[in-house]
Amino acid sequence: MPQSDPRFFTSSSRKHDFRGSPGLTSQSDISQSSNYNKRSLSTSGKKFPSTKAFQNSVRGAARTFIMWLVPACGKSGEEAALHDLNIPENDVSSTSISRISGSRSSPANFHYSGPYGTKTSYSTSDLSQETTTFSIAEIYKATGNFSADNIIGQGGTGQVYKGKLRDGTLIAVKRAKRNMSDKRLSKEFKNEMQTLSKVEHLNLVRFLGFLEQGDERLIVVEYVGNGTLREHLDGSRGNGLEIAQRLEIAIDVCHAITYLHAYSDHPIIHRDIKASNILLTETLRAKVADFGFARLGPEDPDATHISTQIKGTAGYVDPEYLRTYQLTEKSDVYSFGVLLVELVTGRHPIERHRDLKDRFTTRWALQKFKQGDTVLAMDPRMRRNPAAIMAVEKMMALGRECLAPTRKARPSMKQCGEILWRIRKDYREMQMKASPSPSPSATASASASASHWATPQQSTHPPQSPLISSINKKNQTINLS
Ligand SMILES: Nc1ncnc2c1ncn2[C@@H]1O[C@H](COP(=O)(O)OP(=O)(O)OP(=O)(O)O)[C@@H](O)[C@H]1O
Repeated sequence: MPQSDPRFFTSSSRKHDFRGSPGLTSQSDISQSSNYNKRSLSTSGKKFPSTKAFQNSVRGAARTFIMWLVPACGKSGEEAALHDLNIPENDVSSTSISRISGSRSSPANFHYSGPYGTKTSYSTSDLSQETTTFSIAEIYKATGNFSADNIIGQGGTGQVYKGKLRDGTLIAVKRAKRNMSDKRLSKEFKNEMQTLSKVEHLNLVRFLGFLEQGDERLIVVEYVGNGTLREHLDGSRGNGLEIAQRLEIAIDVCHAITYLHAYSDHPIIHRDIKASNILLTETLRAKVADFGFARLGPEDPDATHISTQIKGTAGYVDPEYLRTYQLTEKSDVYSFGVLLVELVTGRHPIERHRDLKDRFTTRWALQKFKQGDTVLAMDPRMRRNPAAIMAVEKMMALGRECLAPTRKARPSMKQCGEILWRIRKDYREMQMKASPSPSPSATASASASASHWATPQQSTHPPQSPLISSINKKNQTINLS
């Protein structure tokens, strides 16, 4: 957590305003893409409970003091099979919400959309899934009675604790500030519960359960133990990130946001994509966290935007959204552009201690890019070689596209993913040519990475996006005000 919270809010909320949009990508367009990692998108088409059902379930959970938690350990074979079968739906019982992933003891039947859209219902016992029911007492036990020693983070809405369940599974418990009188914070906390309950993706922090009882409100998610991306970029954690690792992280985050925009049941705009909200695993896999500001996109597929009060973090907020209060998925694309520049330069979006001309990192870095001096903007902690410099230049070029002042000129997240895959492919090819017999450690890391990305890599590589080829012809100015 940053020490001072640079997030800001405006009170100039406007009425929701949905208008016709040719800009939004249709679900069917996206699902036709053969390039995407089908495994990690296996929840597309899932039907989660409506907000009302969800709220009822929250109330129910409060009555019974029961949490339903998904086993937080790795996916079982059955669970993986469910994913592959696209079995996402789970009825909400009157007293709880339980995630589809593993519910041996769940009393509810659940439904799934089969590969061809067939709706079938199974009882959980048929599928022998595992769900464990936890009491609040167990969460107290897991966190050592919310001991100060177990605090791992301090967020705007409360503290985050590390916990260990009976079976050894590590969890992170976000505990809302008690007597949360601030309606905004309370809403943010509820919002996070609701959004997390609707999504499931390898690159999103995994929701395990929640509890609301009196003034005790808890969200339980998987523990992601290797700190935030920001900590790694700052050098306060890890051994420094090389370009290949930064590229993988960018791809992970891109996949997560693409899923939110296009593959979740209803488009979701995260609104707070930033390096301190990206958690890293021990193997440097990225998981997007913090859904406090997330917004459902418009119900109407023809709508262009939602008009809403501004939320986000200074330095990451889409200038068009700031100006017009109109929120679209492209606001996340803008923040992703800032993140790309952060990954390449290692700098914070706003470097308060620097001279004014260098203070706004995107402006400073894109100026270097425009002058053909991208290498001067490259994080000095990264190793320089032709492949790394090529990757940095292309990431910066993509960053510039994402940072276009108007949303129309920005790529979609899906296009960003295609470009990033291409950059990764080119990087690997250059690396291979430069050193055909890699060191054992490089081989290990390349094969770990290759196995992880087997699906997208083995699929047909997307054609080079026109974005990349047109990138140098453009001369956009970035409005950072
Ligand atoms: N699942 C997790 N695993 C490990 N650490 C976590 C996890 N979730 C959160 N943390 C830690 O807790 C910190 C605060 O979490 P988070 O940002 O979600 O809280 P928040 O109240 O939403 O904060 P913010 O004010 O930024 O919105 C994170 O920066 C991270 O260090």
